Amino acid sequence: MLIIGIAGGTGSGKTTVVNQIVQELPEGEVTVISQDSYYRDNSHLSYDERIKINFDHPKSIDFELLCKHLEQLKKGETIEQPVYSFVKHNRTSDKVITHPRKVVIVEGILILTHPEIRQLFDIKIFVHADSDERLIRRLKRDIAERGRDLDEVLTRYQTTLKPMHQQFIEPTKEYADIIIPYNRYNNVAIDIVRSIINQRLV
Ligand SMILES: Nc1ncnc2c1ncn2[C@@H]1O[C@H](COP(=O)(O)OP(=O)(O)O)[C@@H](O)[C@H]1O
Ligand SMILES: Nc1ccn([C@@H]2O[C@H](COP(=O)(O)O)[C@@H](O)[C@H]2O)c(=O)n1
Repeated sequence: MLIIGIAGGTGSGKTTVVNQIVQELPEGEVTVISQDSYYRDNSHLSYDERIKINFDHPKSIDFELLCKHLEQLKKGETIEQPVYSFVKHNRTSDKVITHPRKVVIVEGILILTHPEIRQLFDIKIFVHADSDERLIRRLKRDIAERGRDLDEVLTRYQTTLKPMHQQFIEPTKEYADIIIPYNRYNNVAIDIVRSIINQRLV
């Protein structure tokens, strides 16, 4: 099994990169795990309490469960991935049955901050886009897809996204084997990653 970790700031294009990589790989050979699915279960908190959580701090992620699941997949076991709702700011009661595959891609803003999880990755990738580009993309995406408004995204950006990015996410670039510049769509970089994966699949 090949486990690839793809980190990068919010809006850098991680999900887009993963989708591009997966698109042309043989179906049934690859599985994708998003760090977002592993936000902690906060059912004990009210909605008003949950919206105050700093979702860009490593403590917000259930890394213990993510680590356990990756180790299970590595051993050839099937896992039940949690499902997260950005609208409810909480896990739902659903689960996604995930089988081990030849390639497992894990993507998320904070995945390279965790030493044990870093060790599980065969290839570590960091997707880079400038902060103004990321903010613009985040604004458009969160308003279109995650039920946010302009003021909410901008306030969160100033209070948590920017400081957490500087403190926790940007420093993990040093762990990356490959840094993908993604201020624009970068098909050359995607082709390189795909060919590395294809070599392992034969
Ligand atoms: N290179 C790019 N140029 C313009 N828009 C992009 C680019 N990459 C991603 N996007 C858009 O920006 C938004 C955030 O991208 P996404 O892949 O979800 O980022 P991330 O997963 O890193 O938060 C999405 O709406 C996506 O379509
Ligand atoms: N309830 C939540 C939980 C997380 N977020 C934000 O999601 C971002 C990470 O996801 P990306 O797809 O952008 O990598 C992170 O920056 C959190 O602030 C949220 O808005 N609401």
